[in-house]
Amino acid sequence: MTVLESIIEGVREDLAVREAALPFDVLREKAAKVPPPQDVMSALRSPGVGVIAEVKRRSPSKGALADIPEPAELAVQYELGGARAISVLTEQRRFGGSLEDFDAVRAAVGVPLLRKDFIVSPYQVHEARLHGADLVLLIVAALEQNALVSLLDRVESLGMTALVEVHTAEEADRALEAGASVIGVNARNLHTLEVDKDVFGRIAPGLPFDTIKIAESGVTGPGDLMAYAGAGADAVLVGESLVTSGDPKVAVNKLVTAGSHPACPRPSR
Ligand SMILES: O=P(O)(O)OC[C@@H](O)[C@@H](O)c1c[nH]c2ccccc12
Repeated sequence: MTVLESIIEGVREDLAVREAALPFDVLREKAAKVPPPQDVMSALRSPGVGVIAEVKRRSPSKGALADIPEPAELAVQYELGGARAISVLTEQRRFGGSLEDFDAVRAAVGVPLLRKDFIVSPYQVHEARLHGADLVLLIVAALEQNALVSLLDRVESLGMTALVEVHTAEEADRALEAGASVIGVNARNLHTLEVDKDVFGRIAPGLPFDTIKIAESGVTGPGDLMAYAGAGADAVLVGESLVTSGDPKVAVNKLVTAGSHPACPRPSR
C-alpha cells in the first residue's frame, strides 16, 4: 500500500464516524444556509504572484513541524503578511489537522480559505461548505476519473472553486478533461513523498494559458517563488517554511514582496 492509499483508508474510517453523527441530507441543508463563498478566481488572478499560506501542524514525511496552539493567530499573521488565501489542513491522522482548526481560522480572517484534505466523497464537499470553505482541494492521484468529474461539478455547483492537484503530465490531462480551471502542481509525489521542484516547470508550460497555475510544496523563500514564477505560477502554496519560520507574518511578507516585485516574472494572461 502506498502512503496515499493508507491515508485515504484512514480518511474513509473517520468519515464514516462523522456520517453516522450527522446524516448527509441534514448536512446538506445546513450547508445551504451558510453565506456564499468568495470569488476566488479573481483573487487568484490579481497582479503579481500570490501566496497561499498553509496552517500545517505535521506531515507524514517529517512528523511534527510546529506547535500551533492557536491556528487562528497564525492565520491572522498570514493575512497581515499579505497572503492571498489560506489553506487549512483538516486531515487528522497524518497532518494533525481538524475541522476545529478550520473553524477557528474562518472566524479570524477574511481571505478565501482552502479546505486541504483528501476528498473522496460528496459528503466532504458539503462539509467544507458548511464550515465556510471557498476552495476545496481535489487530488487527481486519489480519485478515479468519474469521481474526479463528479466531485469537481459538486464543488462548483456549491459556488466554490476546486484546486485540482496533479503531479504528472498524465494527471494534468485528466484534470483538464474533468474541466479544472485551477490546477496545482505538487512537487511532492504523494505515493513516495519525494519532492522534485522541477515538476512544476515540466508540467505548467503545457497547461492552457487561462488555467490558474499554483506551485505547491518546497517553497523555502523568495528564490523558490521567483523560480516558480519564471515557469508561469500565478501563486505558490507554502506550509512548512512558514510554520517553522518563527515570524510567519514576516515570512509571508517576504514572499508576497518578491511576488509583486517588478523583476518577478508574471503570468502572460
Ligand atoms: O510544506 P510545504 O512543502 O510548503 O507544502 C505545502 C503544501 O504544498 C503541502 O502541504 C501539500 C500539497 N498537497 C497536499 C495534499 C495533501 C496534504 C498536503 C499537501
